[in-house]
Amino acid sequence: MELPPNWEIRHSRTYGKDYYFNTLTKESRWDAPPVGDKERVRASHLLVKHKDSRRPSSWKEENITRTKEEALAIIQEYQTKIQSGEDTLSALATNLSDCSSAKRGGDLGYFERGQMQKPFEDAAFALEVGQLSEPVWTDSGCHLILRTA
Ligand SMILES: O=C(O)CN(Cc1ccccc1)C(=O)c1nc(-c2ccccc2)[nH]c1C(=O)O
Repeated sequence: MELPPNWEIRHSRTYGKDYYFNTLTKESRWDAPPVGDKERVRASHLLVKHKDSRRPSSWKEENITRTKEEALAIIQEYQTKIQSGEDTLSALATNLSDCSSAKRGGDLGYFERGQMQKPFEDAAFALEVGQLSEPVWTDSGCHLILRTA
């Protein structure tokens, strides 16, 4: 049974049944604590903008004219390189991401739900730590997301 961090199953002799105990908060409960909706995640990303991006400009390129199809083809190249271990998202983002986070290897730090564009948030919160997303589209462009914590 998957439990959130710091939770464990204990047995109540008084009631003759198991209960859930949080070793950090000392909270105890009969029903299983909800798993899954983590309150915050940390992620890095690589953004490839296109001519229809909300802001088709970046530190790399004053005026971005590539099409969405070209942006996706570029993202898929990076995805293959990262999945094969030939490159890391951080190294590629540093040189190639159209996001200002390129300067931090694509790191966005921790964020909660409600902070990022919805498609980005949904993709990031669905990842396991260490997992790389499929290409994700937002108004900013096309992203690869790596959940790091
Ligand atoms: O969409 C716009 O009107 C302009 N933006 C939004 C933006 C601009 C700077 C920092 C964060 C977000 C971007 O295009 C953009 N979006 C992102 C972004 C999108 C999703 C997750 C993280 C960053 N980065 C950038 C950027 O230039 O650096």
